[in-house]
Amino acid sequence: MRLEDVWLRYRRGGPWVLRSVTVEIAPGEAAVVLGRNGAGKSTLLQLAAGILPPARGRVDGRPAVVGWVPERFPAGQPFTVQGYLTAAARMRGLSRIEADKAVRGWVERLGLGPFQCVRLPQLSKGTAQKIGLAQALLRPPGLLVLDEPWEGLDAAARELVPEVVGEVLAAGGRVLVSDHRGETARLPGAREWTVADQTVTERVPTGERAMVVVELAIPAARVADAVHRLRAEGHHVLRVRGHDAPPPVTRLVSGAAVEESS
Ligand SMILES: Nc1ncnc2c1ncn2[C@@H]1O[C@H](COP(=O)(O)OP(=O)(O)OP(=O)(O)O)[C@@H](O)[C@H]1O
Repeated sequence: MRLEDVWLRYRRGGPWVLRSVTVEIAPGEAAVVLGRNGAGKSTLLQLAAGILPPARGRVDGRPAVVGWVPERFPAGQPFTVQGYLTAAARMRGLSRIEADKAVRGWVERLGLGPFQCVRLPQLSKGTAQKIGLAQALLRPPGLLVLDEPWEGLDAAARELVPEVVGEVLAAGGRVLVSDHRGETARLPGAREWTVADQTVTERVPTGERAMVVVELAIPAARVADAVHRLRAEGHHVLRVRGHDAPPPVTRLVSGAAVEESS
């Protein structure tokens, strides 16, 4: 996917927020968008996600399924958690059965079970943020765009963000994530785009930052501890599978081995 000489301003005759931005992201790649407050990170993400159209330039190769996680989930809607997520899944083209399955899966994974019948305006900020994350993942996205996803999430849910990003990448998706709190260590191997002076510059990854996948066999009883320690050291645990599961397909993306879900 490529943003080609993209310009954006919020009103005709107003100041340019982004000028002549050209960036590209390939399947299986993540980019962290850095920059000071007000630099234009959210604007860039919304352009990439297709929420804002460019005033000039174009966006090529945007995947059909885009998951957009806004900085603040708009919780002022009169639906229950279950009703909202099911409607969101149906709007994304899932059948009734697929929608129920996807909603059940994300409700369970994000610990939203107790809130299924609660209406969105009654949710705490952190729980509302989880709904924002869940709705973006109901259909596996070819592009997942997360605007400051760590804001407002509790510790357990914050752990989930890099896990989910790893899964989207392993399935060949692209991920863009903005960050002004220095959480980038949680996404090793991600490209770095810095927004400043109305444009975007990329720090080219060095060989040291290139990613490889290492397969480990760990006694089942010690898996939770090992995963916890690996994550604490900044490693990216893509997934855990049982010894009788078929081995994953591995392919090369930009020189790094990436597992594909079979
Ligand atoms: N809807 C809007 N209408 C007019 N101006 C806007 C709008 N949204 C953002 N801006 C302006 O565009 C510029 C970039 O804003 P943006 O939200 O993209 O920055 P950001 O880097 O994401 O900031 P933050 O880290 O505070 O979220 C700012 O000057 C902001 O005031």
